[in-house]
Amino acid sequence: MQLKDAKILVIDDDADVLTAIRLLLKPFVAEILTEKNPGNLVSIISDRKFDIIILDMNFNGLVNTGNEGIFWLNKIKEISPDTDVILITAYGDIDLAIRSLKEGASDFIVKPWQNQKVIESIREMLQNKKKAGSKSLKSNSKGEKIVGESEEILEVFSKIKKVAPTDANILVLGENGTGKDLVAKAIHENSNRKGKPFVKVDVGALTSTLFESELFGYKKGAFTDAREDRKGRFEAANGGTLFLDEIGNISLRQQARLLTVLQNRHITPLGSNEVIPVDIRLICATNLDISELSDENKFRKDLIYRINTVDLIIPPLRNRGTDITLLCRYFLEQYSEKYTKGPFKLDQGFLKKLKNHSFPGNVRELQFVIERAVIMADSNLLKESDLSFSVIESTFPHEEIQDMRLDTVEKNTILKVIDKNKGNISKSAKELGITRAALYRRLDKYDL
Ligand SMILES: Nc1ncnc2c1ncn2[C@@H]1O[C@H](COP(=O)(O)OP(=O)(O)OP(=O)(O)O)[C@@H](O)[C@H]1O
Repeated sequence: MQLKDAKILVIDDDADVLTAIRLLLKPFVAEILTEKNPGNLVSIISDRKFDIIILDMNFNGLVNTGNEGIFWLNKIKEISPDTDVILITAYGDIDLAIRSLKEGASDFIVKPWQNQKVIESIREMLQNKKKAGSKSLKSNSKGEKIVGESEEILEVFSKIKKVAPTDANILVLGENGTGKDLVAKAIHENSNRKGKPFVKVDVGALTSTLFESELFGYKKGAFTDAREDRKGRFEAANGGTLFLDEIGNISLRQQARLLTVLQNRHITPLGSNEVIPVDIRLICATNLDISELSDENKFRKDLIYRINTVDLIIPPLRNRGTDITLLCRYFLEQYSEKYTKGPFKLDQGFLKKLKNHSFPGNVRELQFVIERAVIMADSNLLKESDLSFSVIESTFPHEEIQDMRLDTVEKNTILKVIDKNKGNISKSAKELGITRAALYRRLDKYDL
């Protein structure tokens, strides 16, 4: 972003400071608003979005601990986390400066300031904003985001932004752990249905009886265990988005039931005659590739057409270049905070080993590997020996992977991991970087 497009809000109880900053910045920026009373801050930023807020740290001049500034800084970050905040204080207190930066401020100005320096630091902040923005896409209001900077993932971001506002049905394709779930949430978050329900169902894990009752609901007495009426997931998602995960694993009978509902746009709960209209946006996901889905013995063509108005293919992590290191740093930050360790530095051996790994479990595997490294680290410098891919690493040497039959490698790996974990499915699934349901499906697939 450029300085001339920036919208800036300045909050200070000193009228002279407000005038000085307005005069300084007005010729360079798109808009500058000044406000004397911090009590009005919440209503101003709830209505309008600012790129930068310049905020006084000591409002009444009596208390100079900076607490008030930090209080308002936290309010800004709650309402508008993307807005950069620059704090100003008359007291060049370095502890306070560091504290405000830790609390989320982007920079700190000490009065009296040098005009040119202030303009330069705002200009630089706006340029970095663009870079940071393009490295992630918000996935939901809880702060989850899709992190990535590779061309492959930027293409996914741009497709999400394009298709999200339409009501088109979307099929998300990608290997296990590539981020299909995050992508589905991001589509909802960027759609007109944001704020309405987002309901996820792992349809691949439902038995044939559960499939109907879970999706369409039931009336009391419809079957032995139906002790009261229960809404199905279609109804729960009404007005919002229904995300059907592992769609490639449902039976032909389940496909027929689903197709009927999608065609008619209404459901009938089990044991009821009532027809309930449903208004949902459908997102489906699978780890099968499109050629496997095109096998008519396994998947109905008419259902494919219906769920796949647009398809979104998420590339495996091993094909996403520098995303591996970017995601590594992202997870390092998260887990350093969670386990109150670090901040960590990475040595060359660590990075080299990371880049040479093929990540069969994709981003989920990377996430577990980094969590494990943080938990086990003895110092703040992470070395090659801190990176352990356990059994997967020895079974998937990077250079050899193309020469091996994937099915055989996968089957053997599963066997080894289950053996190592003495038959514990949860532990094995975690180590393999897949969900328990996904592991069960593979056991079924390989007849294990
Ligand atoms: N680009 C990304 N940025 C940040 N986190 C990511 C990214 N991609 C995946 N993750 C994280 O990796 C984990 C696996 O992602 P997700 O569940 O979305 O994958 P999936 O493709 O749906 O997996 P599965 O096929 O097993 O259902 C999650 O914890 C998710 O938050």
